[in-house]
This record gives sequence, structure tokens and C-alpha cells, in this order.
Amino acid sequence: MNNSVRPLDIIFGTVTGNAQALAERFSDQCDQLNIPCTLTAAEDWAMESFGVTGRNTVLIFSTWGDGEPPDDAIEFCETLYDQKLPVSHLHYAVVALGDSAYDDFCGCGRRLDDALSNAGATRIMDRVELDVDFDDGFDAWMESFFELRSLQQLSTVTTNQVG
Ligand SMILES: Cc1cc2nc3c(=O)[nH]c(=O)nc-3n(C[C@H](O)[C@H](O)[C@H](O)COP(=O)(O)O)c2cc1C
Repeated sequence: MNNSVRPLDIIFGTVTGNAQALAERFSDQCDQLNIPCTLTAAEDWAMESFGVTGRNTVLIFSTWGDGEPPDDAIEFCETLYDQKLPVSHLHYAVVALGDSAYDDFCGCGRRLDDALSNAGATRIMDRVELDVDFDDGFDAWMESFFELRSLQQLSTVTTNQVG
């Protein structure tokens, strides 16, 4: 039996760097815990990579305009919003950054989460919505994420076929 940790793709969408900073922190933590991960800006993400099975994906996105994605991430987000990608095998979690002073608080992260869920992807954790002061909320989210992993809910257990 081969019990291996699902590799993790961390994708971020940002304008002023907050989402990127959190994504980098998360990636550093994964490195320390020997969880194999990739870290990619949304605009650099190859959409066909969503076709690769057996991976976890964490999306860390801020919201701009009036509930819009960060400019560089518009194409990425609209592709997911359209629900035309085969993502039913995907296991994912969304970290949404925003400011509750805006009407559409964390609208980009919420739409990404809804689109993936509606397209049949599996949400491994409830979406967290971080309001302006992110650090404590993000640390708590990371702690929950790694607890989940230690419960092996994020692991893929590949059992050799019998017979
Ligand atoms: C012009 C402008 C528009 C924004 N619009 C929204 C919004 O509609 N909803 C929201 O939750 N936050 C909104 N925000 C807040 C950003 O999401 C927040 O500042 C976030 O930390 C930016 O993260 P980033 O540096 O990763 O882009 C807006 C901020 C600015 C400056």
C-alpha cells in the first residue's frame, strides 16, 4: 500500500500583493511540513492543469472593483465562473480577501467557490472570508487546514488492486 499526501496547488489572484503574501506564507508552511506544493499566480496558471487528478487546490483571491476579480486574474476567474472545465475530480478550498466596507464583500472568492462547487468539485474546507486585517484569520485557517491533513482527509490512499 502506498499512502502519499495529495500534492497541493496554491493559486493566487492579487493586485496589491496581500493575497500573494498569504499564498507565500502558506507555501512556506507546506514546505516545512514536507507537503509538496506549487505556488502560481492566476495569470500564469495553465488551465489544462485542472485536468490532472489527485491534487488539492487552494485558491487565495482578493476582490476588486465592485465584486470583481483582480485585473490579472479576470481570465482565470471567468473561465471558472463559466463552469466549462472538467473539475469534478478537484478537491479545493478558497481563501477570500476583501473589505466589508464594500457591498460585494469577498465577491470574487465567493463566486469561485460557488462555481467550483456547482461544477462538481469537492470543497475540502469551508471558504474563509478575511476582512482587511488578515493575519489572525489566515493563521487560524492554516491551522485548520493542516489539522485536516493530519486527519488524512487530504491524503490519497492508493491501495494496490487485489487480484
Ligand atoms: C478600488 C478597490 C475596490 C475594492 N473592491 C472590493 C470589493 O468589491 N469587495 C471586497 O470585499 N473588497 C474590495 N476591495 C478590498 C480589497 O479586496 C482588499 O484591499 C484586499 O486586501 C486586496 O488584496 P490584494 O492586495 O491581494 O489585491 C477593494 C479595494 C479597492 C482599493
